Amino acid sequence: NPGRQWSLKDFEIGKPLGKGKFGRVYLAREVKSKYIVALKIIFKEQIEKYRIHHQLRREMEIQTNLLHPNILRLYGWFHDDERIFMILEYAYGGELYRELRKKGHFTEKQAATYIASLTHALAYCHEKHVIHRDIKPENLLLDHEGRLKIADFGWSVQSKSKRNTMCGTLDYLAPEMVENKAHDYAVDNWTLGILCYEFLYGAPPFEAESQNDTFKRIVNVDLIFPSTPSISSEAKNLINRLLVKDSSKRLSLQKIMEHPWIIKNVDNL
Ligand SMILES: COc1ccc(/C=N/Nc2[nH]nc(C)c2C(=O)Nc2cccc(NC(C)=O)c2)cc1
Repeated sequence: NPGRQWSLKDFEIGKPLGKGKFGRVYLAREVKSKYIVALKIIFKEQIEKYRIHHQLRREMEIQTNLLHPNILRLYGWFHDDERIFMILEYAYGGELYRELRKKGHFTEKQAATYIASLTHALAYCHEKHVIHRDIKPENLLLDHEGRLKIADFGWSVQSKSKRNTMCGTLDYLAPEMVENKAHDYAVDNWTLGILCYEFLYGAPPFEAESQNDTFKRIVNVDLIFPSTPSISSEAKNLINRLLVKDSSKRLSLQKIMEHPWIIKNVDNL
């Protein structure tokens, strides 16, 4: 129950699951209920050093209040003198990224299923006035049934967002973000187009040798569809209608759910 005060003695710590930028994640079990969770441990000195205090606070406030089957739960959190502990849902399958690297690319059915899950989750976020802004394969986890979970709301903002210095890859950022212009919810629609392409081809569409070349390809929407793997025209149509420079002209989340490629490839819609 979210209200109660937790502490380290409530948990048995298991194997390390992996490390993120600012902390490590461990498998853990809540002693009384035997409930399995993922415990993300972040050192306070790292928070000071990277000055991510407000971003972390925002991530926790946002993620605590989001209840959706495709969004990783943040059950609660606690801290001691030197660490902050986030009690997170455990997703057995780990990063979707690893699955994509292992398979090279997904089938159209699998890709459409992930895109539909992401679209549902983003529609939920947007109605809660949350723009994620950093949806990329590393931030997507899979549960034991292979269901997609958006994790890591580190970069998300309550709308009326202000600029953050972006670190890491530009590949998933919309033109208005890389051009440091005002941006809105539609950045997440752009990113859905990037991910759809990457799920089907195995690499994001504007990948280039240098960040500067990626930047140029993004702002020019320099979109090329390789001849292999051969992808349906419906899939290309959806990608073409999301990777649109004018953010007001990108396909809406509602229209994505009604797109022929989604209707054709996703069961139990
Ligand atoms: C290395 O092989 C792995 C296979 C599966 C996992 C499962 N992770 N599941 C999670 N549930 N809730 C959270 C939070 C996590 C999590 O952060 N996982 C995580 C963190 C950092 C790196 C990785 N790496 C991979 C490959 O999944 C996973 C983690 C590692």
